Amino acid sequence: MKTITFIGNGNMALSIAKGLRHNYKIEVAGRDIEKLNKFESELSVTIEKALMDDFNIEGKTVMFCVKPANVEEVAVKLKGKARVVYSVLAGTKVQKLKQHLNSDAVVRSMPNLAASVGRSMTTLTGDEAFKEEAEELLGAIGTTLWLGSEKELDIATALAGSGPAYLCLISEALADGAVKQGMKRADAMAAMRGLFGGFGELIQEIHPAILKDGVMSPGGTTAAGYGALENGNVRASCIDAIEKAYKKATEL
Ligand SMILES: NC(=O)C1=CN([C@@H]2O[C@H](COP(=O)(O)OP(=O)(O)OC[C@H]3O[C@@H](n4cnc5c(N)ncnc54)[C@H](OP(=O)(O)O)[C@@H]3O)[C@@H](O)[C@H]2O)C=CC1
Ligand SMILES: O=C(O)[C@@H]1CCC=N1
Repeated sequence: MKTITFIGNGNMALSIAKGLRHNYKIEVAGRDIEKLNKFESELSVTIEKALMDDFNIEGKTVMFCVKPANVEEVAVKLKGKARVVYSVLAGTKVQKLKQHLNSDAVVRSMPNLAASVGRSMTTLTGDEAFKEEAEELLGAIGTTLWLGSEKELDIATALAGSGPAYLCLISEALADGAVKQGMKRADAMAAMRGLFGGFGELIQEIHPAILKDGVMSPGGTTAAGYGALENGNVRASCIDAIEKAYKKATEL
């Protein structure tokens, strides 16, 4: 069994490790042994645990899972040259990763929150020689899409990486609206969850404009509600959200 070495033991590392645990040996380097023990018990398989100080990555396949602001601080603790580094860090460029981490190759990946249920939409870019391996590894937590440039990965970060938070805002607001009209909170939440469950399947097959036309009856409820969303500039706000999040990715 091949070993995958995680640097960082946070949420994203745990989600990816859960996808890989039955087909790979898992090694994790962190800065707190208690957190490493917790990681192991949540993973329910035996893992190699190590503290980061002086941790040797020589020849290893590394899954780099710390925050973008901690690259330098973590990198100076590591020694040796990795075979390949897979980074999940938002916005952090291949050039910066190569500058601080000693590795023969670097692949950037951008998973999303649904990694925790094995349904991540993960975009990838970087060293083409590792495309197949990257798709196999990150494929363990959902769907992958290889992109041709870091610019596109940063845009995809704004869309699919941050996207769950935007959909949370919309889902919570829609349920709040139903409560405002007199629906019980628990019923409003159940109806909202059912909506997203069915919609999640439909949108895989059908263009959103066609779906919308299929829902909207002349002079009906959907047209009334949809008009309110247009008056609230929801479409422009979504386009603006992607612009702002992409810009932030270029600044991290
Ligand atoms: N959350 C999400 O939806 C997504 C996140 N990402 C990316 O994943 C990466 C990790 O995010 P996530 O797992 O959510 O974050 P977490 O906060 O859960 O995990 C961050 C990890 O980094 C470690 N760490 C932080 N600072 C240091 C330091 N100075 N020295 C050593 N270790 C450090 C933390 O250690 P400790 O536990 O000891 O604090 C922890 O193990 C980020 O770069 C983010 O951009 C990408 C896509 C989606
Ligand atoms: O908000 C962030 O910066 C990270 C990247 C995508 C999702 N979370």
